[in-house]
Amino acid sequence: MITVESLTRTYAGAAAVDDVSFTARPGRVTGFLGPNGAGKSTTLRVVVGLTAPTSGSATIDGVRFADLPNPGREVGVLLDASAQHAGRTGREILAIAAATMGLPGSRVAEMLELVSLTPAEARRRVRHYSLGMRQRLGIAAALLGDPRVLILDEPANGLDPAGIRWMRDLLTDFAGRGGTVLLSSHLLHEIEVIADDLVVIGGGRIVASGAKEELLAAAGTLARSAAPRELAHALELAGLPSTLASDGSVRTDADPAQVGAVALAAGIALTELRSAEGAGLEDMFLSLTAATQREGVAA
Ligand SMILES: Nc1ncnc2c1ncn2[C@@H]1O[C@H](COP(=O)(O)OP(=O)(O)OP(=O)(O)O)[C@@H](O)[C@H]1O
Repeated sequence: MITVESLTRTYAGAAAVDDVSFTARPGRVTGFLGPNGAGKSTTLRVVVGLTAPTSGSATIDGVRFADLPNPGREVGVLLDASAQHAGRTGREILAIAAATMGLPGSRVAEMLELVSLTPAEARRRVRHYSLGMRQRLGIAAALLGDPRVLILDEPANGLDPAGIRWMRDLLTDFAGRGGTVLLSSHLLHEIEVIADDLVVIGGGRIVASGAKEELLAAAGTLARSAAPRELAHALELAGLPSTLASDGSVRTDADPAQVGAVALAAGIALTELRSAEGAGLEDMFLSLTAATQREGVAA
């Protein structure tokens, strides 16, 4: 289990991560989402000991990453696939990591096969790898020590469609065998398909966390009208706060019957009125992070 408790990290007085707490549990895939600059990478870097927290803590089964005796055997990490030594071959990178962890050399070939890097590709220097090949090599390195926890920043980055599906199956299988997976991604469809739990961060703070099903079910009501601003205003006057998305939809925690009654009383014709359940992760993500979106997609 990964436990992040009251984690704060500031840079020059500004909080990149602000009092963040969540857990990623064994047997579950936890998706970590947020807009650009929300604090995902900073959080993951603190979890794996690359960045020191300003306050708070991050532990893996109660132990700080830096205090794990043989971290690669316990936690597989892929934060930046381009951080590998560009002058080494893929096979060398894995062989060095295997030796450091005290693993037999045979493990290298097993991992290369698992991530579908051919022997010829494994002999090439990493500087000549495509992004997707680097990503596959990074996943091989993360899995090398047969860890029980995986921490991945944008693992699907650069993978082709078949590669994305392969990654999805691999992570689902890993969690199915009792492993803990924490992954960040901007690919909401991927997260929607793969994650059991979600942690959503915006502006350095957690804006939602919990089981995916529950979060998506609690998404409230979605209404559309030719006059969305008037609808949002009428809802506000009725004491029902709402958010207005750039696609013209109005979302509120109130139930559909209340929204319909307000619209009727205000003389506003609705073109759509339904429970937002099933509206999907993208809608939920955009409305939860509206205040911290650069594009102001939801005002
Ligand atoms: N080393 C650093 N020095 C100064 N500021 C930093 C540093 N690292 C991160 N930040 C700032 O912290 C904030 C959070 O950045 P972070 O990389 O954690 O976001 P992110 O959610 O991973 O974003 P993205 O989706 O764009 O990858 C940003 O405002 C960023 O500029």
